[in-house]
Amino acid sequence: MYLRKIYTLVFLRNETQILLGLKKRGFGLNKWNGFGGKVEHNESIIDAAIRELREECCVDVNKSDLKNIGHLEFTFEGESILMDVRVFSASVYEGVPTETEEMAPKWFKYEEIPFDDMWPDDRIWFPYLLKNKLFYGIFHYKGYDTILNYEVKELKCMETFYKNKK
Ligand SMILES: COc1nc(N)nc2c1ncn2[C@H]1C[C@H](O)[C@@H](COP(=O)(O)OP(=O)(O)OP(=O)(O)O)O1
Repeated sequence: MYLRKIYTLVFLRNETQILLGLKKRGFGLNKWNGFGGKVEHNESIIDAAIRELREECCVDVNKSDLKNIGHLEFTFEGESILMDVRVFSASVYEGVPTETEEMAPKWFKYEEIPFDDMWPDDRIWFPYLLKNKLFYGIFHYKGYDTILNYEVKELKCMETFYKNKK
């Protein structure tokens, strides 16, 4: 039985590029990723997504401009935590992405995404994001470099997915 912890992960995008941040400390150090973190007590998931984006790259986004595009679950051999990651995308935002103590942001063309310097799972589920398809993925890791098993599938509707999820 796992202890489920909810995280957010936000990607800013435009027609040709996606904003990634190089993690400067903590979990995922030196990897490029979206912006996000733990949902705090008494905080909604969407509020956490907005807060983490602001804290990590100084950009503000409205609730209505954040779209929930995916759901990821990560477990790690020998660990009791299940990371439940809610993935969001936005193309409307305010502010200029700026480096903070936690992240160094950079725009990447879609064909130049640095998968070699990202979490190994990203290569597997990013194709859904890039094709604007909703997705669900579950990954079981050994350490932080090896995926022991996984499943990824396209979803038709996030609301229906969460309604039917146990
Ligand atoms: C294991 O595979 C993962 N792949 C991807 N793409 N993203 C992941 C993976 N595991 C976690 N993440 C995401 C989920 C969150 O957005 C961050 C981790 O959040 P963090 O630990 O940095 O949370 P904070 O609340 O910011 O933590 P501190 O304030 O304690 O630094 O990575």
